[in-house]
Amino acid sequence: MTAAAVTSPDAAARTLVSRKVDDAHDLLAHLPAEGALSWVRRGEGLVGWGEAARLEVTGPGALADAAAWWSAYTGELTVEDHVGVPGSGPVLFASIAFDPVAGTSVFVVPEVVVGRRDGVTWVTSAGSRRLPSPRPVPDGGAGRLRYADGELDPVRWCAAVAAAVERITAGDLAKVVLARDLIVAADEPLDPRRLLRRLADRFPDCWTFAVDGLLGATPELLLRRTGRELSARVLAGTAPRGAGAEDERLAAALLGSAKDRAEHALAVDSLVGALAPYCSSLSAPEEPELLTLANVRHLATDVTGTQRRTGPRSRAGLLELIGAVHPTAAVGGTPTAAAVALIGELEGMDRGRYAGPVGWVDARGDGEFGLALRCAEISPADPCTARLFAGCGIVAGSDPAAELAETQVKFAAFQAALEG
Ligand SMILES: C=C(O[C@@H]1C=C(C(=O)O)C=C[C@H]1O)C(=O)O
Repeated sequence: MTAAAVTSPDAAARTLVSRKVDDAHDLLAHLPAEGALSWVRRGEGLVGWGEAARLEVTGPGALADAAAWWSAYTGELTVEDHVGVPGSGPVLFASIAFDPVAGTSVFVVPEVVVGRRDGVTWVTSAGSRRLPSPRPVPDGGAGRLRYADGELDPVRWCAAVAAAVERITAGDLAKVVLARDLIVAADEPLDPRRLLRRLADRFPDCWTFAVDGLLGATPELLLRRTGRELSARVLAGTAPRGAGAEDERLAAALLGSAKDRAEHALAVDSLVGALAPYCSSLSAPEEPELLTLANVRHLATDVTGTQRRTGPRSRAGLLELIGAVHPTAAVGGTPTAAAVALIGELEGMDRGRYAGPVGWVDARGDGEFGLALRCAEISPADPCTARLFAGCGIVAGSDPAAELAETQVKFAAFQAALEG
């Protein structure tokens, strides 16, 4: 295990205050260009900036170490929480590697958090603060954009999909999610605020997130914990949008597709199976619904549960629960170990934090984590370049060309934000 924690010298000794302020209808407008942290949906959620503390962790036990670190950190703080809702008081933003054993997960405690829930806005910071003024984002885009293939060009990626279908047909596994990356280079540095604004405007049903240069708008909620109540939105099974009557036809075909329903059921089963030992009750509707986004439609199932009140698992915090459910078959496959091994063999890229859990947790253990999808990582070395990611579930009968087209419509979510 390697862990590197950076904490500002006075952080542990200080008093953190959460106080209600005038309503901020537009949380994203308060973000500075540097170090933007976000988890926002329909004008509610959390934004943050500055780093009171930061932890980077890799290896077995990465999430347990992060949970212990967060508990020790919050234990040292004096907190005056005048708001008392999930997300008030100390908050940790997190972006966890797809493979937390091999990849680096990043945890950031912001200096300042602005939160909004049920129309109530608050600020959390050391000492009392007003709502900072909105900061205008300078006009003008990133200039010309040049795209380049990532690790696998489309032909080689289709060959990887065909190889996966063969392995599935041979009975090695039932489902694997294969992803690819796309590199974009701009003339000017990419401004995360402009990208977040466009993502939030175009995808109001998604969670617009930013942690340590990884930005996106995800439609998939891996797990929310509010007290003992747990909820998730599982997605798998995708169709493109069409014009006019074609759009309705595509929607009906998705809902009626045996292939997509089977692929979806594997994703729901993987979450429910992993969560069940922690729950006294857990339920998922029999039938998936359609989630309609600007670029795609998904089969969606909202799962709800209650965490046990007794036994060792009753004490599991949100980070432990995240470690137990990730990777679900929405981003890994079925069975998990075989799918993750096949991803390593065929995908040819390091997913980094793409398809990993991203979100926040507070000192009570309440929080929300999505899957980092429909996203891009701005290069830490060169803010003019970014790496976009998109993947799809491969099952028996998957057609490589159709899967390639699916990655293209998924990339289009972030490309539209880039191209404005
Ligand atoms: C892997 C991604 O999306 C996942 C795969 C889906 C599918 O294959 O139908 C649908 C939603 C997500 O669970 C992605 O967007 O990169």
